[in-house]
Amino acid sequence: MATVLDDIIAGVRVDLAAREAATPLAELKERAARVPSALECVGRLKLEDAVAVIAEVKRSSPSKGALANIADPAALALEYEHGGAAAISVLTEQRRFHGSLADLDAVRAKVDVPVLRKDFVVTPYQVWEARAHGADLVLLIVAALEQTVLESLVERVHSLGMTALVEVHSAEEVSRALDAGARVVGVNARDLKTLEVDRSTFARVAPAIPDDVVRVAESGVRGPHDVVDYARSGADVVLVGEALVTDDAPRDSVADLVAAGAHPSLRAVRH
Ligand SMILES: O=P(O)(O)OC[C@@H](O)[C@@H](O)c1c[nH]c2ccccc12
Repeated sequence: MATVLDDIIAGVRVDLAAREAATPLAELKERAARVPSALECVGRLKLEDAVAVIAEVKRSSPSKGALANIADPAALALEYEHGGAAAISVLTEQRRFHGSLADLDAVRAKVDVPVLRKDFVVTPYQVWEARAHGADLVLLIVAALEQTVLESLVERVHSLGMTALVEVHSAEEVSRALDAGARVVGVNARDLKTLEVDRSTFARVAPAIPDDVVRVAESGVRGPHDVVDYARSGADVVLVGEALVTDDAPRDSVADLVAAGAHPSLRAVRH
């Protein structure tokens, strides 16, 4: 039976074909050569004594439907940055998340921290798009990719100076991510095949991720206590969407998450 992930990717491929017809790869490559180089991300995400927060711009999701209008994604991203976000995630998928590459452009133009292209990347064309639109990080979802394809996409992301955030849901997928050369691994608490959130996924899967790899806990963060829980289970980074886009004071809320992740009581766990 087709999963939610299969359905999303089928739509992504249709939209991708239209963009490929409109913008030849050669043109993307020219644009990629003109934009500033990608920022180094690993050092900014693996902090000595704190959890880094990646704050996400997301209008809608397949699990929750409409979350927030976000008329000005760049303004929201700037609030996140001022609140202390280490990086900004921008959903660019159109059908289910109501994002776009224009959102990525707008955010890139406004913030100084690294920007993640969050989409369902299945071809090198999308990696070139990410770079041409100024992304520093690119999400790659293990469950959506055959191993040889995953390997070549990680290689392409890194060869363009960007960093792959390789998303997993299990210890087996961690091995695949590491085999493919991932330096940053995200454990998504939301299973993209069923859309169910299980916050214990991170604690279960994180021990399979070596110390020199950045460990990202994705999804399900409601507030500071979830950051503390993820940190106690070994998270270097938390990626937060819904709680921030539905908040009327996103800057303060990011600051609260950052403060929770920098609490001295977590130091013993991290060393
Ligand atoms: O809104 P949340 O529960 O804070 O989750 C954010 C992020 O982890 C989630 O948007 C996400 C994680 N992996 C993805 C892959 C595709 C689309 C979306 C996602």
